[in-house]
Amino acid sequence: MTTDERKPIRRALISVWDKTGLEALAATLRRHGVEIVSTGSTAHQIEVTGSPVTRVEELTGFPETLDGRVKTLHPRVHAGLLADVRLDTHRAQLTELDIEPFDLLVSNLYPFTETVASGASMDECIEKIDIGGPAMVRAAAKNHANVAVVTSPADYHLIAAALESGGFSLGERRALAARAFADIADYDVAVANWCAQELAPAPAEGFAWPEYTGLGLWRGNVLRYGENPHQAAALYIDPVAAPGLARAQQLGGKEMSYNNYIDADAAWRTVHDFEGVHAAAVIKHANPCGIAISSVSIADAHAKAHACDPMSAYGGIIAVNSEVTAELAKQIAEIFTEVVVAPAYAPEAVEILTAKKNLRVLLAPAFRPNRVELRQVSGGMLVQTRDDFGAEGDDAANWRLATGELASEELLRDLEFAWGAIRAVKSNAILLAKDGASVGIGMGQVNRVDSCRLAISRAGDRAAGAVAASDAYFPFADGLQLLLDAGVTAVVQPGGSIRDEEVIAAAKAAGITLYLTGSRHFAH
Ligand SMILES: NC(=O)c1ncn([C@@H]2O[C@H](COP(=O)(O)O)[C@@H](O)[C@H]2O)c1NC=O
Repeated sequence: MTTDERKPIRRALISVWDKTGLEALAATLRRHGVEIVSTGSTAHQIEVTGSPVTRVEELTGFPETLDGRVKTLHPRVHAGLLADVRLDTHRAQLTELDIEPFDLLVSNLYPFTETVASGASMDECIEKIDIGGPAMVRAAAKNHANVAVVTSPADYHLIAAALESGGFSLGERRALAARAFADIADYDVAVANWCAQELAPAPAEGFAWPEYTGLGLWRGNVLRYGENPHQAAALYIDPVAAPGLARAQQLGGKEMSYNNYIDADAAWRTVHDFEGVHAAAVIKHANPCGIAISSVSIADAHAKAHACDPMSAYGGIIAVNSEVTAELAKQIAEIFTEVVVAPAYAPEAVEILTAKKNLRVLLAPAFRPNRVELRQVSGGMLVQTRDDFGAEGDDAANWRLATGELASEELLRDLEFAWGAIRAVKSNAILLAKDGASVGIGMGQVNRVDSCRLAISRAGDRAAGAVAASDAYFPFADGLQLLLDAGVTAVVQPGGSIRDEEVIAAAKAAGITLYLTGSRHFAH
C-alpha cells in the first residue's frame, strides 16, 4: 500500500469527554453513510441531534458499569480497533467471532490535569484518570495501517476532508497515530508526575525528589536557527508550567530568535526580582549591561539601567516590570534594541515601538517561576529547586556587620538593591551600584579578581562612592582590595571563606562598611 492510498471510512467509534464539535461531526459522518458506535453521554448527544448511533453496550452485550470505569474495555471493541484487515487470518477470525472492524476512532480523554488544577480531592482526581480512552487510542494508533484516530476536536475538519476524498491516506493515518501517541504519553506523564507527588510517601522534611519525572513539551515556534545559523532550533512549550516568556504575545517586530529567547528570559526574570518599585534590566548574552530601580517612573528606571553601560546596551534586550509608557517607548526607540518585554503597554507606546520593524515587542504573562529548574548534561538532566530570593540572608535585617559603621538608610538601600541585582549576573559576579542603579558589572570571569577589575573599569569615575555586591565570598582579600582602591564605600557579600579574617581586615583598614549575608547566589 502506498502512503497516498485512501481507505474508506465505513464505521466509526466515538467516545469523547470534550463534546465540542460533536454534533457537526456526527452530521458529517451520517451524510457520508458512516455507522457510528458510541459510549454513554457521547451517544446520547449524537442521538438527540437525530443521527443514528449504535450504543457500545449493544456491541459488547455488556452494560457500562462501575460508574463508567468499564465502558469500552471489551474484546469486541478492541478486536474491532486492532484487527489488521490486510491479513486473511484476522479477517477470518473477525467473521468467526462476528466482529466488525472500525475504520475511525474519535476519542479524547477525561480532564485529569484540569481536575487536579481545580483543587479537587485525591479521590476525584483518581476518578478522572481515563483508562478506557487511552486503551482505545493506543489500539487504534498502533493499528493505523487500518484505523484513523483523531484525538482533538480541532482536527475534526480533517475527518470531513477525508470523507470528501475517499478516506484517510496511510500517510495521514500515520501522522494522526503519532499525534495520538503523543497525546496519551503527555496524559500519562501528567498522571505519573501527580502520583509521584501525591501517592509516594512524603519525607518528614525537605524536598522530595520523585523517582521519575516526565516532561510533556509541545512545539511552539520553529525558530529560524539556533545559537548559530548552522544549528536548527524550536521553542517547546510546557503546558502545565506557569506561563512565562515562552507564551509571550509578540506585538511587533521580526521573529524571535533562539538567542532572543535566552536573553529575554534572563531580562524577564531579573525585573521580577524587584517588587513594589519600577525595575528595568538591559541584557546581552544572558548577562546584565544594566539594572536599575526607580520610585519615579519606569522610564527613569530604564534610563538609569541604560546609563550603566551604554556601549554594551547596543543591540540589547530590555525588560521592565511595569507598563511601558509613551515616555519609555520614545526612549527605547532611540536605542538599537532587539527585544522589549513588558507586562503591559500604553497604546501610544505600542504605536511607537511597533513602528520600529526590527524591534521585537513582547507582552509577557507575569513571571511565575517554576519550583524546579532543569539543565541538560550529557546523558541526563540536572534538576534543582530555583534560587529563590527571600532566604534569610536576603533580608538585610539578618546581615552581619563584619566591620565599619552601620549603613545609613540610603546606603543600605543601595546595598539591598545590589544584593537583589547580583542574582542576575553570571558568576563570578561583582556589581557596583549607586542610587538604585548598577554602575559597573563584572561577570563571567573564572576568578573574582578579574570580575572586580571589569566592574571597576566599566564604572570608571562612578566606582568612587559606589557600593558593591559579590555573589559569593571573596576567597582572598585581593579582589576586595581592588574595589577599596577604586573608592567603594560599602560591600555586601556572603562571607564564609577560610580567609574571611584577612578579607574583613582589608575592609577595616579602608574604613568601609562590610556586611556578610551568610548565603550566596551563584548563577552559572
Ligand atoms: N472505562 C472505559 O471503558 C472507558 N471507555 C471510554 N472512556 C472515556 O469515557 C469518555 C466518554 O464517555 P461518555 O461518552 O459517557 O461521555 C471518554 O473521555 C473516554 O475516553 C472510558 N472511561 C474511563 O476510563
